[in-house]
Amino acid sequence: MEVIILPSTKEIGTLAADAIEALVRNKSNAVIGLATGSSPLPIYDELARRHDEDGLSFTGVSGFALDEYVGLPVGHYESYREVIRREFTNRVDVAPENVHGPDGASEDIAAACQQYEDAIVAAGGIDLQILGVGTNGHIGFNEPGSSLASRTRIKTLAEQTRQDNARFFDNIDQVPHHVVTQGLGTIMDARHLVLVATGAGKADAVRDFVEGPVSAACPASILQFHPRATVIIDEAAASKLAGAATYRHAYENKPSWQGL
Ligand SMILES: N[C@@H]1[C@@H](O)[C@H](O)[C@@H](COP(=O)(O)O)O[C@@H]1O
Repeated sequence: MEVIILPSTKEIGTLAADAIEALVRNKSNAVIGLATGSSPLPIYDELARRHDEDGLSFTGVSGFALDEYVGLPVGHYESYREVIRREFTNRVDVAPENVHGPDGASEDIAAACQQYEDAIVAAGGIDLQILGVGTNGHIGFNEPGSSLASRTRIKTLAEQTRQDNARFFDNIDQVPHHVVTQGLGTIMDARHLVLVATGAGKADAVRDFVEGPVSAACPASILQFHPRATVIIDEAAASKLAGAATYRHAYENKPSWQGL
């Protein structure tokens, strides 16, 4: 795992966008794993800017969302399918049919989850997965207690997560209790994981998953087992890391990040 500490969300977005641009320019049919939440928004803003101003094209690219609420009507403003469209894919030239998300409205959720796994494999697997982290250490919607080998499936949200996400709804009663999410095993199959986190509210989660034990109690800690995981955070999110100085030193002494 490589930990990179940067001064601002803008610089974090720029660096993550660099990784995605390098991938897309090298592999025109690249497969990108897309995350929701507020943390990845600067990445999407920067990619949209590069699309508009630098001609960065996504025409052959596919996107797979990490997760989705169960129970929201199709087209609901806060459904992750809509969020991904609004925040990223509608702003660039990704073909709409190449944008996929787990189906939270299916009559047969288990079958839909299996189809989603199959679709990722059929696309050649995810080249680069964007991730945020929940205040309780979740990635996607893999809440504490999730199997470290889990695949796409239905999960019940932790109360903490419903409270954290209530800001996107009129009130907490509107936040669904259930979700479908890529599993930790699914996420670990991606060839490069890029996790972004900012703010003091993430400092405990960042300390736990970067320096704590690998444990289902902190799902993001599974990144410690990934051969290519890049964690890009600001000073506030890094504030509880015992090794912050070492990580900063390691990055500043490299000519460019290498995704170690
Ligand atoms: N399912 C998403 C996660 O993928 C995301 O990482 C998390 C953190 O969101 P934020 O970046 O807004 O703090 O929120 C949601 O629960």
